[in-house]
Amino acid sequence: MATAIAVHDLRKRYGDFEALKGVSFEVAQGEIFALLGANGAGKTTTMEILTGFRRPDGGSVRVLGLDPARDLARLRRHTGVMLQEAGFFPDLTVAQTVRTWQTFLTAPRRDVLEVTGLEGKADTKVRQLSGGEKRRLDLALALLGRPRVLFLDEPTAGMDPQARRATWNLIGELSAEGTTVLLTTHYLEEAQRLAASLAILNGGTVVASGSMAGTLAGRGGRVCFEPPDGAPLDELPLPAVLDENGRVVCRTADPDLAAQTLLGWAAERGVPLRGLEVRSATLEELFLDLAEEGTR
Ligand SMILES: Nc1ncnc2c1ncn2[C@@H]1O[C@H](COP(=O)(O)OP(=O)(O)OP(=O)(O)O)[C@@H](O)[C@H]1O
Repeated sequence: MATAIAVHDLRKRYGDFEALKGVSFEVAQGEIFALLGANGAGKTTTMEILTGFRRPDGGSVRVLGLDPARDLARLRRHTGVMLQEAGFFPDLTVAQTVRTWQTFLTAPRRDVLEVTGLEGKADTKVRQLSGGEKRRLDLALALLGRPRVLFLDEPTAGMDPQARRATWNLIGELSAEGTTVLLTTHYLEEAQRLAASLAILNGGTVVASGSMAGTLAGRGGRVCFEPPDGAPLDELPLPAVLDENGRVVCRTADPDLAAQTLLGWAAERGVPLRGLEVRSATLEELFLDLAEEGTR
């Protein structure tokens, strides 16, 4: 598949502080890609360089084959951007804001208030919108120009669960129609649900990247079950601990094999393994493991 975004050995300093220390990743056309990391990891800096708001100190970035530092005007025609702080005019209504932006475009979308669930707020002044509604307006404006690439910096921050779900559906539909989406988020469930690929940044360096499924499978997983009657944990065929709910948890590189081993052991002893659950690592587990490894 064609590459929509290519980032190679990207570097950025703020004075003496190195915010990006050689970041590389690629996003395929039509893919949803999650850029993840703790506060200060370098996500917004990367996003700002990709959208032409900041210049890098080293490395290269290409969006649809264009360099945002040199071809910004051409690139703007094909990209939609939702950064963390939107610059709205507070005294315009929602509808006036959209109309103002539409005048800059040749064939703008006309349905952005409907798709972002803001049609009921058309006559409300921007200053009176809630935080989540402002995010939705920002998303509506990012969609106006039918972008081929969408940059979304924490798109669902402050949204209620219903608005968040509606936004996930919308992002999924846009990707299905061929829009490439690069998003950052602190909601790991959101990233796991939406993104086909990811990069996790830590202190300006990529500490994990690749397809979501492959990255999670590569971290192994866990098998959980109720403690078997009368069998102490140290008699189990695999190392195990009790979690906070009193369930037995075996963390393992190959959860399917571990489950087979445990079932064989239980059958031999004639003890049932109640509530058996076999699963890959979640993104949250991967994220927390990497954060812990980073502090060692
Ligand atoms: N204009 C600036 N001047 C100096 N330091 C900056 C500037 N912008 C960002 N930084 C620093 O660079 C680092 C990366 O910041 P960045 O905003 O890219 O992180 P982030 O991953 O987006 O974090 P968050 O999740 O909090 O949004 C941080 O340590 C931040 O303090």
